[in-house]
Formats: sequence, C-alpha cells, structure tokens
Amino acid sequence: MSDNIKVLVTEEEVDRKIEEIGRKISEDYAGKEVHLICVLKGGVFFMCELAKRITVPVSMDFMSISSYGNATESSGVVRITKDLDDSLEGKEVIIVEDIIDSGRTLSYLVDILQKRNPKSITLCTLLDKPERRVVEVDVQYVGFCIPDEFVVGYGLDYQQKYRNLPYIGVVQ
Ligand SMILES: O=P(O)(O)OC[C@H]1O[C@H](OP(=O)(O)OP(=O)(O)O)[C@H](O)[C@@H]1O
Ligand SMILES: Nc1nc2[nH]cnc2c(=O)[nH]1
Repeated sequence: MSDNIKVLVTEEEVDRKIEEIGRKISEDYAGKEVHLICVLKGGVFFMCELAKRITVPVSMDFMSISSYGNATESSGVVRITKDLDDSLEGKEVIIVEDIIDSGRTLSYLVDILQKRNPKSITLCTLLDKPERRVVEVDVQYVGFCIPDEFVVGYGLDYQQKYRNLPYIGVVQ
C-alpha cells in the first residue's frame, strides 16, 4: 500500500531556493574555487542541483555517514561508512546536507574534517529543524526552516523510499 504524502515545500519553491543559495555562494566565493562535499545519500539531489547554480569553479566529493539506519529517531551513533576520495588541504570546503536535525552528524563531520587542513569549512543545508537541535552547529546557508515533522523527498527517505520526490513532503 502506498503512503499518503502531504506537500510541505513545493518543487517550484525548492528550485527557487536552490537558485538563490547558488547565487549567494557564487557571490561569497567570487574569485575562489569551492569544494563541495556531499553527505550521502540524502544530500545528493540537493548538491547536484546546487552545483549547477554555482558560477565559480566547483569540485565535488562524496562521503557517507550513518547516524539513523532505518529509524526515524537519531541514535546518536555516527560512523563513517565511505570516506572522501580527495584531500581537503587548502580547499574552501562547503559541506552540503539535505537536513540538520539534532546537529550530531554535522558537528561530528566538522570536527573530523577540520583536522584535514582545509582553508575553510562552511555548512549548507536544504532543510533545518531548529527545534530538534541537541548540538550547536554554525550553518551559513539554510534553504528552509521546517517544523518538527518527519519529512521525505528531495533526497530524504522513509525506509529508503521517497528520495526521488521532487518536493518535500510529510508521510501521513
Ligand atoms: O542532524 P542529525 O540529527 O545528525 O540528522 C541529520 C542527518 O540525518 C540524515 O541522514 P541519514 O542518517 O538519515 O542518512 P541518509 O542521508 O543516507 O538517509 C541527514 O541526511 C543528515 O545526514
Ligand atoms: N527522511 C528524514 N531523515 C531525517 N533525518 C533527520 N530528520 C529527518 C527527517 O525529517 N526525514
């Protein structure tokens, strides 16, 4: 049986927002190059669309961190399941996420990636659930602040389904 999904952010709103963030990053990094790091799997749709909107030179790498498994609540356990391919030495790094919830994943990531000597690390997320924050994280680029509801679409899954929805929705 398929679930009923209530639309929270439409495809048009997501597209417009990504264009806006892409423009802002291009202005902020004018004359520089950016190295985008995608946190798999959820961040992949957002990062690909965002990369297309950035006008300064872009390189990309991918990393997988497991913090949730198939549950809808954070276990607080974060582990690297796929590390980056490339060095971060001297790079202007932007970590791209689909969502920040407790903040544990990004806090952990920033800690370990800072040790690899990037020139800078900034954080970019499509969605933010500020009410859920357990660990403080300094996020420079936020698409939408959303209420404390479990959302799917645009990379976000419910039991591995719905990542391919072109909008953000809530499973009813
Ligand atoms: O702020 P936090 O509470 O740490 O939660 C955010 C993390 O949770 C989601 O990943 P998930 O573990 O669901 O993996 P997935 O992207 O492969 O679905 C999301 O992509 C973030 O990485
Ligand atoms: N799919 C999904 N993953 C999450 N990880 C943290 N919050 C969420 C959420 O609302 N939806």
